[in-house]
Amino acid sequence: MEEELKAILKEAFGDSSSDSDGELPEDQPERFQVNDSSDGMVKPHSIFGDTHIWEPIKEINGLWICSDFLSADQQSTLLSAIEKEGYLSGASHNQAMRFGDLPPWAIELSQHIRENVLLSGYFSDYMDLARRDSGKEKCLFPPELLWREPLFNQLIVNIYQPGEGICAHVDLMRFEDGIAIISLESSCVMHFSRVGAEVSDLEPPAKIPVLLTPGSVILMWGEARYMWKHEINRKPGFQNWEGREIEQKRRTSVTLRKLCQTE
Ligand SMILES: O=C(O)CCC(=O)C(=O)O
Ligand SMILES: [Fe+2]
Repeated sequence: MEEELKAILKEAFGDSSSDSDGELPEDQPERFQVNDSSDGMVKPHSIFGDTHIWEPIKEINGLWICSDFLSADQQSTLLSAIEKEGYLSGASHNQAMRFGDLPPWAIELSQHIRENVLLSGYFSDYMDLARRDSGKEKCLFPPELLWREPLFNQLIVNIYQPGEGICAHVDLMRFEDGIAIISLESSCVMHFSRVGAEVSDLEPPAKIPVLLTPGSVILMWGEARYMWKHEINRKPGFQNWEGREIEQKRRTSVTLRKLCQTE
């Protein structure tokens, strides 16, 4: 596995990240050296000056958010591309699905996700975790998911009017691990609760709130994808962040997933 990763690194970034004796070099190029801060954030040091920051949701392994994933311009471009598709026109349409060949904007979005994960320098991070043989579940996105082809082949666009949300659920098993959700137009709080917590506890299950701002993306894999439910409750009183109730507006989200292969 380590060899395979190094080969990928070499191909993507040239020779500097590989060495001859099978060990990872201690002095990797600066742009790969990340995640040494105590807050656990992954800060890219790209030569292109990228500012994307991936933050882990500490309570939930496999759940990461990049709040500045899309600029304001990119968000409007994406929204108009979605609108142009036409499949969301008409008041009754609040959800559209695509399987297989994704529209160009969704392919671009997938590529943007892959690039951003790569730019985070997560490889050195992953190798570090792998070398210590502990805590791989703490990595941003495992290489076997990041390099699968295609990264995603199913998409859902959801449009929520104020008051509308989505009940607590684990995404269907017909989808592989590794799911991305992009938020557009307005913020909401998504709550995560452990699968089974509702029956095993006398107390109401603890819910971990995550603020999804417009232009953000979350990645869910492993425990976050299989052991936690996610929900958006937009009934009055549930959308609180930092002591304030969020003003509800229309929200659009794009969920990207990969269908399990059926043979
Ligand atoms: O709209 C969202 O942010 C969540 C959508 C979702 O959970 C789903 O489509 O399975
Ligand atoms: Fe979901």
